[in-house]
Amino acid sequence: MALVFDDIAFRYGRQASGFTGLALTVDAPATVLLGPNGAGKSTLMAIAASQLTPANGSVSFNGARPDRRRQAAYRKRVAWIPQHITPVPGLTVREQVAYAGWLKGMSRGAAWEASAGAVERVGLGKLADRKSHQVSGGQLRRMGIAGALTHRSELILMDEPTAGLDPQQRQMFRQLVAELSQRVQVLVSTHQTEDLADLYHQVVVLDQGAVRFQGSPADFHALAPASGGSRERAEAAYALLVGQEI
Ligand SMILES: Nc1ncnc2c1ncn2[C@@H]1O[C@H](COP(=O)(O)OP(=O)(O)OP(=O)(O)O)[C@@H](O)[C@H]1O
Repeated sequence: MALVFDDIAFRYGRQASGFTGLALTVDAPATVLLGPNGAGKSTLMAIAASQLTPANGSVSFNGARPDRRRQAAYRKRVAWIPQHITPVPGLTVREQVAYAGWLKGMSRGAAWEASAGAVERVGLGKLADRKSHQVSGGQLRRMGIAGALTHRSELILMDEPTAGLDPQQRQMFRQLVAELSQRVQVLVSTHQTEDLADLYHQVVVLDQGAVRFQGSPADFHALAPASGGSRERAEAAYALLVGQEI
């Protein structure tokens, strides 16, 4: 399974920088996208999700492109979990998860049925009947993932899923990503370099709209001097590539 960015050009309005001729293939079960603030991570995720359209070039998932007539089909396969998930007023967690499935074309019954297992898989079983506006930011993001599982996405894009989470919730996310990547492809953007090797098969470093590195966690760590633990080496490698600490 491969997400392919081919010769992408994109900029916001009259912004001076942006993507020019960006080429990237993401084909590992779990890939982490690293980069400093403003590197373009969210923009790249939004292009992959077909929320933004590049001025030039194309994105495809397993050969399928989100052209106008095929956009709905593409979005069924590729789910996007943005940084901020908006609770739908009045809906419970499970109802909002089922609603996500219905929005992607499932029947109400099928979406409701599938939502039960999806809510359990992300660890929200006990909160299934709580109103979605009454759960935390981390729980909302897990609810978003449950929606993607309900309509059986093949690729889940998670934009900074651990931002603002406490260490316990971050750990829960790591477990979730590890489980998910056994069944679906996962692309995660994050500032956290901790234990990349345990979780991800591929590391991509983006800076100023350009790919600075793509390779295995071992190759990434090998960029740094061979001292310290994997976290220190990841931070050193990152600093070498983009000239700053995360
Ligand atoms: N809607 C927008 N309109 C204009 N410029 C934007 C918009 N969104 C982002 N940008 C600019 O585009 C560049 C890339 O932003 P993007 O949000 O993709 O970066 P990022 O790597 O996700 O950053 P962060 O880690 O801070 O979320 C930045 O210079 C940003 O200021």
